[in-house]
Amino acid sequence: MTTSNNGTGDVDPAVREELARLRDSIDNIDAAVVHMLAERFKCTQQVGLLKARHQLPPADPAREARQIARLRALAEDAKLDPAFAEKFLNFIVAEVIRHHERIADETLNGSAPGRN
Ligand SMILES: C=C(O[C@@H]1C=C(C(=O)O)C=C[C@H]1O)C(=O)O
Repeated sequence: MTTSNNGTGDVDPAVREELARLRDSIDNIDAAVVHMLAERFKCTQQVGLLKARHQLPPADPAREARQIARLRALAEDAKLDPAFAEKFLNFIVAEVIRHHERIADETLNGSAPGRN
């Protein structure tokens, strides 16, 4: 294996540059992910209010099943691990449902400061 790390802590400047270039792209992508998630949560907060006002349940497992099937297919096309895509969606949806439960509770009982 070739390496530009000679064990003295010196790294080839060309390697440093390549690493910095790739990390710049990673930072841009991370920023985009944060902005997209913020927009998604703005939408789901609206859904939570709508559900609370009309006494609809916080979670919709049938909708989630359709989203998972769709995202798994998109992930496969994009050469992303579909199991990872599913885990990622489930992680986000769990947080959304927690928000919806809180909105429903606040709508029924009034807001209670200090609670999560
Ligand atoms: C946002 C909704 O509420 C929940 C959250 C979902 C999501 O974050 O995509 C999907 C289904 C529901 O369990 C919805 O019903 O559309």
